[in-house]
Amino acid sequence: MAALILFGGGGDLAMRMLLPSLYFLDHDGLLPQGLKIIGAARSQETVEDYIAKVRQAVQPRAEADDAWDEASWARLAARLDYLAVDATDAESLRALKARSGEGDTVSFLAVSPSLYGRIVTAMKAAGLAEKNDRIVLEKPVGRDLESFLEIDDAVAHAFDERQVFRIDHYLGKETVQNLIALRFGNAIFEPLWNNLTIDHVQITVGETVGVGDRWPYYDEYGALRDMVQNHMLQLLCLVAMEPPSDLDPDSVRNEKVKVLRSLRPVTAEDAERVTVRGQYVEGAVEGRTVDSYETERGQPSDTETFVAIRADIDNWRWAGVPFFMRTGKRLPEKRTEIVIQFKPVPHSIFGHGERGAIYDNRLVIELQPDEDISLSVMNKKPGLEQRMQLQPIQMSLSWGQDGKDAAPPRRRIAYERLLLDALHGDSTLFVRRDEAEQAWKWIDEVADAWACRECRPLDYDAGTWGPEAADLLLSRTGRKWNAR
Ligand SMILES: NC(=O)C1=CN([C@@H]2O[C@H](COP(=O)(O)OP(=O)(O)OC[C@H]3O[C@@H](n4cnc5c(N)ncnc54)[C@H](OP(=O)(O)O)[C@@H]3O)[C@@H](O)[C@H]2O)C=CC1
Ligand SMILES: O=C1O[C@H](COP(=O)(O)O)[C@@H](O)[C@H](O)[C@H]1O
Repeated sequence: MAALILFGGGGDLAMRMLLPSLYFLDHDGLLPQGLKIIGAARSQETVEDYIAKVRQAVQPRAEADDAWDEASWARLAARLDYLAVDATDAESLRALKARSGEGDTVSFLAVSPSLYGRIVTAMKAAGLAEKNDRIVLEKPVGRDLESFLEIDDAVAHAFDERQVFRIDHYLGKETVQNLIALRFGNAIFEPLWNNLTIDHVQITVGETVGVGDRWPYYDEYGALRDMVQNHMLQLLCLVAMEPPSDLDPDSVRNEKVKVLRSLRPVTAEDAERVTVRGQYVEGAVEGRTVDSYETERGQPSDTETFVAIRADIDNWRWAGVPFFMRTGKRLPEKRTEIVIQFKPVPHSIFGHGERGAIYDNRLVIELQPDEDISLSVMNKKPGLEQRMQLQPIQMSLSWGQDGKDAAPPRRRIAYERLLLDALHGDSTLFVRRDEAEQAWKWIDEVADAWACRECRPLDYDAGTWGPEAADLLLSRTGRKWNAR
């Protein structure tokens, strides 16, 4: 690969995520030799100014990880270039093509998706969509199935599917990949991974941040399209998919598509029973008073900042096992986790547990704030009590927890993995067209059901776990959200 072109190379995503990731990769000697990195945006600035701006963004990030090194920076700086272009204009892109030199390119579109269609058309005309070139697309691609297809058709006109890398940065997270390792690298879990042993699954992506300045984008999308359509459904797929025959991109993605196809549609009749929409009003998060969403937005809005939803997967493995998902802004904690709740023992010889339930096991895959996989198992409480008492203990299954390797490796930015894979042409951790299509189809059904029932978001105080209805979603079925 000769050049990586960052369209929108001066924007927030590029400066906060992409360029620091490229620094770390170069620092670790992982970038291809001779690879040029070209920032491309409309602003007129010199290459020197651009490099100075990149340094300002990268250095504090690297220092925070104790990984700043002048030699690594010099190596990255030597690769950097900048060209002012209007990416929707073919003439402008011809100059960029010339600047990228001989050889194949990877173009990362870190610009508004509303420009994708025009940009790919211009790229094709400018010779940046030749058979060995690749394109990386940031989410959100579209706002519903129709707009997704419109944009994606334009992409398909310029690039073959094998050249297209649709990013879902959750797939670049270490623990998400570890989930694949856990499920398919160990024989012990597979016999348990079904409706005979698993009671239900919970997926929580809680954020303390509010929407803030992002409201022009967010108000149009809401939590359903911003988080559930992509990150949460991807996590669900990785938990629910059948074992792929190998780690080939298509083997993995074929299995994920089957899960998406098996999702039971949410109908208007079901909407109130299986979904909850919420919007934060003022409250306190991490000890600080914060405004309501509508105050940030500056006017009333029907956009949800919280979603809880029960998904049912209609196939043999998962029949009768609900997958509960919840995500929201201004929740009490930044917490991302997948909880696999196993069924209780069929009969307890120890009486009943402290929670009033018969003893059960739980596998918690924590992505944020810490990365960990832990299994709770019942254990005898030490002591000489007449009647044996049990207590749950957590067995951590993560690296660095076996006592031999005390310091875990640096926690990488998810984009490091994904940029590297795009440079190597490995699309396993990227979303295929039919996956995105199926995900949009299901999301559209939810959105239509809400529209049909005129489901307005319920208020929740900032700093709480969403509207009470989100707890009811589980408690109605005798379950509750995992608390720590
Ligand atoms: N920021 C984030 O954390 C995340 C962002 N994303 C997605 O990434 C994409 C970019 O987001 P973000 O970085 O926040 O956006 P910004 O608005 O910060 O950056 C957009 C960039 O695009 C450039 N640009 C705009 N129009 C053109 C054009 N016609 N030709 C060339 N360059 C152009 C702008 O520079 P100039 O004005 O100089 O042209 C700017 O560098 C969006 O799709 C967003 O949804 C996804 C996940 C997270
Ligand atoms: O894609 C997005 O993800 C972030 C959350 O990402 P995380 O890696 O910090 O969990 C979310 O804040 C944003 O709204 C959404 O667009």
